Amino acid sequence: MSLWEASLSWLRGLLFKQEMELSLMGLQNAGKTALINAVDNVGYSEDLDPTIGFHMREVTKRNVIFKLWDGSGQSGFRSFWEGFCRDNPAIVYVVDAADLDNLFISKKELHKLLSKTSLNGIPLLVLGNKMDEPGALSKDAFTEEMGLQLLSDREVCCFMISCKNYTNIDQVDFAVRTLTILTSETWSLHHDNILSDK
Ligand SMILES: Nc1nc2c(ncn2[C@@H]2O[C@H](COP(=O)(O)OP(=O)(O)OP(=O)(O)O)[C@@H](O)[C@H]2O)c(=O)[nH]1
Ligand SMILES: [Mg+2]
Repeated sequence: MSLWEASLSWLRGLLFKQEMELSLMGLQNAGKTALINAVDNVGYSEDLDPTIGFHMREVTKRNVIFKLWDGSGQSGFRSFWEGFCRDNPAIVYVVDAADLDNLFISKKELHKLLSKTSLNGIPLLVLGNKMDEPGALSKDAFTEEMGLQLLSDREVCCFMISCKNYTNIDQVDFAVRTLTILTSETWSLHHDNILSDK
């Protein structure tokens, strides 16, 4: 996208409500449902039921209506991840950064997902969750363990977050907006001007 197109898209973003569909992927227990709850300000819960299948949640943040697919991380559902990410402007991958036993599987599943040609070039946001836990990795160690430094074929952004303490949850919204400016032709405009929302 040229600089002119990027500026135009930024301006459009200021003036119009936009709709963005995103899918949250990652192993079971990573905190995907907890993240959607945090972004939606519904509060934190210790006992969330595992997600079975895929559920859509709509969350409006300023001028963007996010349609968030909350996917199951269980092994039987992982083959469906590609289909859910395919037409998204960004891939959001959530990892339990304190669960060192499952980090390798999470890395393997992420790299397997990214190897799909249908997902070529789609920007990636990796979120290391549960940084409130004493055993959680630092960002540097997490980046290394997840092999993120090996990814050179797309924009990659990584944050350490805690859905429990709401740490860096605002950064998620910001990162998604920044990453997707690069692919903003995939955004669909809603024709109600936000200036008239007041
Ligand atoms: N300590 C801590 N626990 C968290 C955090 N986020 C989520 N959890 C807990 O981790 C567990 C799993 O969270 P979920 O959001 O259900 O995980 P999920 O990724 O949606 O899992 P599936 O639906 O099975 O794929 C729950 O008990 C949450 O309370 C966090 O930031 N810190
Ligand atoms: Mg869930």
